[in-house]
Amino acid sequence: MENCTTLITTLLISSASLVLYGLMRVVYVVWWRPKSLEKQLRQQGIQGTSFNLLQFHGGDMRKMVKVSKETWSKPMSLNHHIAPYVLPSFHQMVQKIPNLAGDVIARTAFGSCFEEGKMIFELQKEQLVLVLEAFQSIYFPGLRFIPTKKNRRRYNIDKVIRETLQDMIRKKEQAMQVNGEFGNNDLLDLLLQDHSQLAHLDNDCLVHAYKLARKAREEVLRTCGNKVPNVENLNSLKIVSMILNEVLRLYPPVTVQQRHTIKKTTIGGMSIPSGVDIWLPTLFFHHDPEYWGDDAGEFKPERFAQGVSKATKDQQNAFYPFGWGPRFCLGQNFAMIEAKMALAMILQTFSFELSPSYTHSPFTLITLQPQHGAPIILHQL
Ligand code: HEM
Repeated sequence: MENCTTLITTLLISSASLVLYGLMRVVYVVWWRPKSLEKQLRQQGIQGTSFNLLQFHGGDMRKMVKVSKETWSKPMSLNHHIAPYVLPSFHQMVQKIPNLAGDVIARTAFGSCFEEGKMIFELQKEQLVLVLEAFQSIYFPGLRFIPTKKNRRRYNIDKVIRETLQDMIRKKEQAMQVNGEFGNNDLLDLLLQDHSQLAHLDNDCLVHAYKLARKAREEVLRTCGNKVPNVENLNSLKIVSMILNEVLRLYPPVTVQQRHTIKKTTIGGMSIPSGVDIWLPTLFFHHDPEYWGDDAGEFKPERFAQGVSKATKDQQNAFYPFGWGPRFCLGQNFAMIEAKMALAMILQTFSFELSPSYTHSPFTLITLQPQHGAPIILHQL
């Protein structure tokens, strides 16, 4: 009997300790930690909306999403001053061509498994919308484990993508064991990147390059005639590269790049505590007259005539569409070759103009893209 009482008491004490620990963890994560970060940042003059427990993980983000939606509901006038339109909160404080980009990546990355690759891209697109919806709704810890219809769909998409990729890798490994070599020379072992970035590039490229199309076409025809361009040809297409760089400056697919401090870090004399998200608004740097001059908002590929390093005033590093430092984009060369190849081959065959039905409404769905597409009228040469 005594043993039984001791056992029950031990169990009760253990359970109570567990519950207490759990409660303390929740209080630490949802209140103490954000409040302490806020205090440390405020002490160094960084202002902002106060942390509010009821809007945990959603406060400023929700406001930003609301302001963005309101702004994007109307098109802007046809000019390149897109920063306040695309990132309005910062300022206050698919059609055929996208498929082309997806197809090119699917074929290059997956080679023999092209159909599976395409299916993965389609699922990624659907997942993107579902993830954004989740991002915009009120967040409660653990909510994502409740089997609602959307949570189940998100989970299933993730599972299908993982299984398909694992299956493709398994098949490839088996083929390698049998043949002793890579059969298709594809990029299956490269990390997959959302192809919408390239879709964006193709679209905007076409929209904004048409003024220089004649010069660029002369260059393409001079360099490769009517043949399919090879890597050497692509490397010597100077005007085409200048156009693509200017498009990437005015319309960087990744408008904001992020870093997260995992330990106390000093930047520019400011001490940033561990656990802080830092947003680098690429779009703003790319449009800032302080670096680019008074014509920062104009489409002027000539500014890249002497290369990227000489394009800015005082040769400052204000151009980083593919990121910077050890985590810069692994797909940079691939993306540029694909874009050059697509543009060069279009220039060889067509002249083009922007359709009168185009409305200028660049917006971000993870990457920057034309909200209502970019219809182009092609004329066979
Ligand atoms: C126009 C097209 C593209 C743009 C503008 C772009 C831009 C970026 C940016 C800004 C980053 C973050 C860099 C940083 O945090 O410093 C990044 C990372 C990355 N990109 Fe791209 N990207 C493009 C296409 C691609 C393609 C086609 C691939 C793959 C084939 C790719 C693979 C990657 C990978 C693997 C990373 C992560 C690198 C790391 O964290 O170490 N990207 N990209």
